[in-house]
Amino acid sequence: MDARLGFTALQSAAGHSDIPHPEPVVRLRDFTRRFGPNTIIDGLDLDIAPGEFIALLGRSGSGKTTLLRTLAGLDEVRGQDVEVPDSRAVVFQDARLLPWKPVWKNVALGLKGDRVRDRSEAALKEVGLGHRLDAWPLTLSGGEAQRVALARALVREPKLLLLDEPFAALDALTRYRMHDLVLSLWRAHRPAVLIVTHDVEEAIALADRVLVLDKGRIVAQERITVPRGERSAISGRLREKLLSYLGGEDHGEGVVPFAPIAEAAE
Ligand SMILES: Nc1ncnc2c1ncn2[C@@H]1O[C@H](COP(=O)(O)OP(=O)(O)OP(=O)(O)O)[C@@H](O)[C@H]1O
Repeated sequence: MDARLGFTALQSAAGHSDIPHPEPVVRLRDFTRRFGPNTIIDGLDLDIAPGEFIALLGRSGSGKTTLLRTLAGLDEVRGQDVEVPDSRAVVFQDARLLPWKPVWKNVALGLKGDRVRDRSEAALKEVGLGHRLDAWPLTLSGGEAQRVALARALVREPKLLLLDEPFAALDALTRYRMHDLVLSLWRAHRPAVLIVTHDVEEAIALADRVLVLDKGRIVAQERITVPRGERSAISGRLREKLLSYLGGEDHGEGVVPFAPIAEAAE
């Protein structure tokens, strides 16, 4: 543990079972996913607390998308100990908008009731697109399209928001703006969030807890308690540490299979 830097390895926090924990919104126990002879997710345990913001880092092929698809209910989990909320939404790297429907109808897709247009409009205003309600998706920039995808996810008030490399295709400036937007939406709605990313800086900027996945196992976790506005001060050291885990070293005994859930940091 390095208190000065404000982050702790979870193994140091794991013993304090007298602290009451809220019911997790996600709970996986010994979750394994195989494709043919290949074990892609290998006996994974994971709890996600309500409102917690988790970043999932891992090299290509480590199983990140497979795990996200499981949490999204898009993959086979029969016979496995997997609990996820019904109320969940996913944003992918490409916004996946229907080009023949105007923006507000993309957000409203699948909503029921008489206030559908109002709800869609409110969500689009929240992501800064109140002026593009009737625009066609193909006229949007990449950043705008991802804003629509976020509005479409949030209008459903999900308990679990899954983000699969949502900003990877955006330029750096737009990406930073999207980080601010995601954090403000998260503060306003408080879903639990799991973001899959290759970008260590993104993980540090956004998350309460960073998980590193390697060959289908969580090989490291860091809880970040430093307020988000002050994270540039810690990002150098923490980046090096997370990169060392991504480098595929054998971490032996320090590895913690799952973390006790805890209150999310502001
Ligand atoms: N439907 C499938 N059938 C067979 N193999 C699969 C299937 N889906 C994923 N895999 C394999 O599982 C492994 C992990 O894939 P996954 O997409 O979860 O990795 P990832 O960490 O998200 O990678 P990336 O960062 O490149 O997206 C890969 O070797 C992939 O080929």
